[in-house]
Amino acid sequence: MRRKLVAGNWKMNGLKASLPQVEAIAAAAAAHPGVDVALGLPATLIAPAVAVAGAMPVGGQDCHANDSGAHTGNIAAPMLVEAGAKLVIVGHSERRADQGETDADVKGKAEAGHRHGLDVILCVGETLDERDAGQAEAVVTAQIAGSLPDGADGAWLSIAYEPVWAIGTGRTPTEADVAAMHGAIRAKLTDLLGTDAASKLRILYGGSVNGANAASLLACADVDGALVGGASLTADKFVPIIEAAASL
Ligand SMILES: O=C(CO)COP(=O)(O)O
Repeated sequence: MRRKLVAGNWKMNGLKASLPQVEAIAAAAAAHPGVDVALGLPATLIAPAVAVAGAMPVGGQDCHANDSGAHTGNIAAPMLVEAGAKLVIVGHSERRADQGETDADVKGKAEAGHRHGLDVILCVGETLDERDAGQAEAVVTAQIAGSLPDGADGAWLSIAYEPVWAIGTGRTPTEADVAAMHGAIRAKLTDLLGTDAASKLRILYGGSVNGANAASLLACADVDGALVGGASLTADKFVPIIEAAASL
């Protein structure tokens, strides 16, 4: 049985003034030991957040495929580890779009994270045009085939299905569409890894998750958690999502 994971992605938000939110979210995580809770934070907040997060893992939102080198402005997995990170998000659609990251880039990043002992959340998702063209499952399964790290055989890896058109828009797919896509992702993972390994990986849903819709999204077949953007920035919005996961 896979434990539910409720992960927050703060994106390019958060100064030290937000540390009390981290502390409050960590307190809620401790109060719900049946659910895994984590936060993907700006790199500058990782170390100060670790100091107030107790047992709740925090991490970064990207890492380079290499451990060091001439890559101005990038961050390497060992740097995240040294700051106290326990996880890293890779392949978010905002980075695929803004930084032009390819599936091969994302694979290298995921492998770097794992090489340094980080849990990895690997994001995939189709655009609205791709969905309207009936290509959603083909696009997402191709992203998985191209970006799945070697050695993807354990609970350290989660796949986050985040339809681009649902991110920050207040729109979500129907429960039937979520279940169908998560089923297609599980089937693809089974093809690539075999039943045993594929059954260990969590598949998260992300895109406009909030306290009101979390329970129904998290109850869909093959949904093992959520990756939450806007509603993870404050405890008053994030804790109800943790509670929804705990209630299932
Ligand atoms: O991109 C997301 C998480 O990675 C989702 O963002 P929102 O929850 O703000 O839609």
